[in-house]
Amino acid sequence: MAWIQLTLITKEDYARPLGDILMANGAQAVTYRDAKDAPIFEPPPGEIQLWALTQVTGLYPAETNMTPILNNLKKVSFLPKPLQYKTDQLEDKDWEREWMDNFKPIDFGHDLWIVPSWHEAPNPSATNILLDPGMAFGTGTHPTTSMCLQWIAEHDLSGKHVVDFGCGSGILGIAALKRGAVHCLGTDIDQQALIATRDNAVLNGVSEQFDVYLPEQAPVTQVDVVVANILAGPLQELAPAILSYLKPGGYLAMSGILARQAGAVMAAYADAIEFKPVRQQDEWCFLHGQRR
Ligand SMILES: C[S@@+](CC[C@H](N)C(=O)[O-])C[C@H]1O[C@@H](n2cnc3c(N)ncnc32)[C@H](O)[C@@H]1O
Repeated sequence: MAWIQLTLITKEDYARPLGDILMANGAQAVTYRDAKDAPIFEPPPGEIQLWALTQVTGLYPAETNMTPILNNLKKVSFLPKPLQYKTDQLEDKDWEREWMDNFKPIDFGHDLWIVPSWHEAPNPSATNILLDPGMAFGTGTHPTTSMCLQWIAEHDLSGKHVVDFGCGSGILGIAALKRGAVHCLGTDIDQQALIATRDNAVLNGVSEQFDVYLPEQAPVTQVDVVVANILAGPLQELAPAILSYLKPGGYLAMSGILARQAGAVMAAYADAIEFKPVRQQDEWCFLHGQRR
């Protein structure tokens, strides 16, 4: 399968916001690289001396119509006018290599690590989640996944039943199981994600406790913890479905929400959930609370 790689250069401080914009515009993954290492084009004269520049690359499925995405980027105030960018067709193998080079072990605190399956664990005695996400979303590098993992790392999930709503690579459900949960039900609209979740559950020795379904095929059940890292719009629309999984007294953890969207998402759950203080990383919010 071929991909389109869209590369832009921006000042270091704007690299993360630009990466988030690419993700919000359909990128399947974003990578960052010091622009000095591999310049895609000459930076504006003088800029290189004044600012550290970062090369930000988004990966899009080959069939993506890039015109509306580029039109959106032209409106981004911190990008140069006219917009400077480069697109490349990328074969699957090139992408895998690039992605593997950029994905390193990550520490989420409380001895919880995400370790790429081809990498040695830096701390063998920690809870190490081996990950080989293939093309499904969720490596832990994105702030939305990272905040969910930090929350899981902080909680004792012994004996808990969990729903991982929008499981992607299965990273959150696997983390919950490795931290003591007894069962996880994963659901995703993307078949590729269900395959990746199953494969990663096997890799981590939790496949017996992790069942995955398309949303319409998922069993009706109520659990102790629901984690849902999808975007603000679906989180609002899916509030009745997400809440239907949560027992009274159960915990809800949600991410994928831009700071300015947090109020609207909380409002959709306000009748059922007693929210704790909102957490934020970069532009992204994490909402968590307990069902009344
Ligand atoms: C941002 S990714 C999160 C993946 C992973 N849970 C993580 O935290 O990294 C969102 C996932 O939700 C899935 N998704 C989007 N809408 C959904 C829906 N209505 N029901 C179930 N899954 C959905 C997407 O296919 C994608 O895999």
